[in-house]
Amino acid sequence: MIENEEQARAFVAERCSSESFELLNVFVSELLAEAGRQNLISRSTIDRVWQRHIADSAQLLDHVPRGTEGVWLDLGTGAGFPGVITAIMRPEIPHVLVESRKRRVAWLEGVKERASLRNCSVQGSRLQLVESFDAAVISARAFAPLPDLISLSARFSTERTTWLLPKGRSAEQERDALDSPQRKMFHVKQSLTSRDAAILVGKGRPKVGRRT
Ligand SMILES: C[S@@+](CC[C@H](N)C(=O)[O-])C[C@H]1O[C@@H](n2cnc3c(N)ncnc32)[C@H](O)[C@@H]1O
Repeated sequence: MIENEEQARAFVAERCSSESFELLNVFVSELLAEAGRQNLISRSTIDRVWQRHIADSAQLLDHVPRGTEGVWLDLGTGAGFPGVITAIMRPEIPHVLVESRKRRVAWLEGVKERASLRNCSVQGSRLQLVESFDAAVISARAFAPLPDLISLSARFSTERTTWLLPKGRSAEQERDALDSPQRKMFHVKQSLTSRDAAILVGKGRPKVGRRT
């Protein structure tokens, strides 16, 4: 378990190049400066930004199967979690970050430009308006309740898609409330950044009812 900022930084540093780690340090400085201007992260997490946000996002990489190729789709990226972090740490993986709030979109565009993140595209609109494509990975932290998340994003998935959904203490309960075929897609993995949190790791294309 990652207990403090020092452990969080070490955890992240072990999983990326020194160039990526340097970019993450710059990102954190900018995030903390911007957090004074707009509500990007909750105040209670400012003193533990590496544990609560950077390592919390970085741990998802441990659940990406070796040899995964294709686009990583992050839903409701907000201040950058987890999509900006995984994009910085894995520059070879193309990322699409979807975010609808204008100020957050501007923030994400600025981060992308300043960090020269060539593997990132920011879709500044509601997910419902984004054209479908096949995603190798779909991630979402604090985006929507699980059934809504699945019905909104199933059209981006294939049989090979990996789903990475950090959840709080409700993870198992949310998974168990799904219909049987969807429930079987997801496993509950302990989060390394909080004893009370878990990650729903899934595989495949969920069957969903027709959406209007
Ligand atoms: C609670 S925040 C979480 C942000 C980030 N994922 C994190 O964990 O820090 C949810 C984000 O999803 C965005 N969002 C909610 N519904 C959306 C939609 N339908 N399409 C695109 N973005 C959406 C919101 O604007 C917000 O920034």
